Amino acid sequence: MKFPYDFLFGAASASYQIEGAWNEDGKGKTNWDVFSKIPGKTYNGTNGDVAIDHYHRYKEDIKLMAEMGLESYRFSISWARILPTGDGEVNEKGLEFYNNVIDECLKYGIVPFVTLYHWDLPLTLEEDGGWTNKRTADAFVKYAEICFQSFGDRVKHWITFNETVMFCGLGYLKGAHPPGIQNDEKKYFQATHYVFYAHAKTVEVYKKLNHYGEIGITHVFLPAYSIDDKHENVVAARHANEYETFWYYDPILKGEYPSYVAEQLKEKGWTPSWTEEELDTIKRNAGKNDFIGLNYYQPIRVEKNHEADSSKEHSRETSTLAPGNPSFDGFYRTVKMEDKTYTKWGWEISPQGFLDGLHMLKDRYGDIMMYVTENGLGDEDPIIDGEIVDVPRIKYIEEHLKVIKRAIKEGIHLKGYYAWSVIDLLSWLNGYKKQYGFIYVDHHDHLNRKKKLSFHWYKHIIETRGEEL
Ligand SMILES: C[C@@]1(C(=O)O)OC[C@H]2O[C@@H](O)[C@H](O)[C@@H](O)[C@H]2O1
Repeated sequence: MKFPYDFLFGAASASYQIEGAWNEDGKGKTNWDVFSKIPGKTYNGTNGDVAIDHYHRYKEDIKLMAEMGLESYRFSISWARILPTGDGEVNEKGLEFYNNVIDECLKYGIVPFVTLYHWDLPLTLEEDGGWTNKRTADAFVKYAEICFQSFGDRVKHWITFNETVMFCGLGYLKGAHPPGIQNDEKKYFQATHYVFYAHAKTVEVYKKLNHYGEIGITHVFLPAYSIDDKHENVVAARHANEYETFWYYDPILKGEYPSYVAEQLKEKGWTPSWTEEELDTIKRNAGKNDFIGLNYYQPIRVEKNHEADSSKEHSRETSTLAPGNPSFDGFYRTVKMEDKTYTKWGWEISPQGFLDGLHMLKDRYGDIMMYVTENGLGDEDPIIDGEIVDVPRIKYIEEHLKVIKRAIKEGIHLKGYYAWSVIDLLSWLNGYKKQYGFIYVDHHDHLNRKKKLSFHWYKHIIETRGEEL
C-alpha cells in the first residue's frame, strides 16, 4: 500500500541554524546572535554567524531538494530580517530574501511550509522581557500579519511557533537557551501563556484574511510512559504528560489549560498573570486551528523521583533530553531502560512509542489533522571512502514511516512527514557534531554540499510513495 496521494513527503530546517548572514541586508540582531557568543553557552563556541551559508546558497540547496524529489520544504523566517527591531519598521531586503526562497521552491513544485518562529527573537524584544512581556506577543501578531500579506499568496501552510516547551523551558528553567534564566517557574509559565495568546491572535488574524491556507502550531511530542505498573510510577507518567504535553496541546486544541496543572500552579504561586480577554482569545480561536505539528524523536520512560531536590542543577548536558534527569519540579525522573535502544545522545528509538502516543492524542483531542513536522536521527555519520553512509538514519526514518503508515490505517489523521533535517545544520547545543541531514555539509571544504546515502533512499521512497514500507 502506498501513502495517500495527498500525503506530503518533506524535510525541514530553521533560519538561525542554516542561514548565516547574521548581520547582512538590514537584519536586526537576535537573542541567539548574542547568546551564542557568551563563553560556554554552545558546544565549542559554535554560532550562526555563517552556519551553512544558506542565505547565499539557497538556490543550490533548493535545487538539491528538487533532485531528491522533495514535495515540501519546511523552513523558518527570521523575524529580525523582516522587523529588525521586532515591532518597528519593515526591512524590504528581508522580504526580498524570503520571496526569493519561496519562488525558488515553487519553481520546482516544492510546497513551502513556513514556521514563523523557530527561537530567534529580535534582541530588542528579548531585552524587554522577551516572552514574559505581552509586548512580544503583540509584536509577533504584527510580524505574522506582515508575513501573511507578503507571502500568503504563495504560502498556504503556516506554523506559528516551533517547540514552545523548548525555548521557554530552556530559556527560563534550564538556562541553556536565551535569556539563560534558571529555575524561574513563574516566568516559564508566563512565557508559555503569552505564546499561546500570540498564537490564538495570529490564527484569528489569518482566518480573517481569507487566504484559504492552513495554520497551526508545532509542539514537541514527548509521550511519557511509566517504567512499570507501580502506582507511584503510573502517577508520575500522568504528571509528565500533563506538564509536558497537555499544558501545551490543550490551550491550542481545547482552548483552555488542563485543570490538573492549573490547580497545582495556583498552589505553588506559578499561575501566569493572565486577563479574561487573553483567556477568551485562546478559547475563541481554538477551533480555528487547521492542524497540530508534532516533533517526535522519542518517548520518555518515567518513575517517581525520590532523590533530594537535584532538579535545580542544570548544565548543557542536562538540557539535551537525555534520560536520567529529574523533572523541573522534582516530581519524576526519566529512566534509561535496559531493554530499549538509544541514539548516541541517549534518545530512545521507539516507533511504537510514537504510535501509542498518537492514539493517546486522538483519545484526548479527537480526529485532529496532524503533520509530523520533525523526526530524524541525530548522529555522527560514518564516512567510508568519501561517501556518507548514514544507514542508521535510513533505518530510523524507515521504521518511523512504517509506523506512520500503520497509524493512518488505524484512523490517525496524519497528512505529512518532515524529516529533520533536509541538510546538515547548526545544532543549538551540539554545534556541527550532531548531524541530521540528507545532505552533508563539509566544514573542512568551503561548506560544500554532498548527497548522503539517505538522500538517494528518501528520493526512492518519495518516488514510490513508500509502497514497500
Ligand atoms: C535539540 C535538537 C537536537 O539538536 O537534537 O532536537 C532535535 C531538533 O529539534 C529542532 O526543533 C531544533 O531546531 C533542532 O536544532 C534540533 O534540536
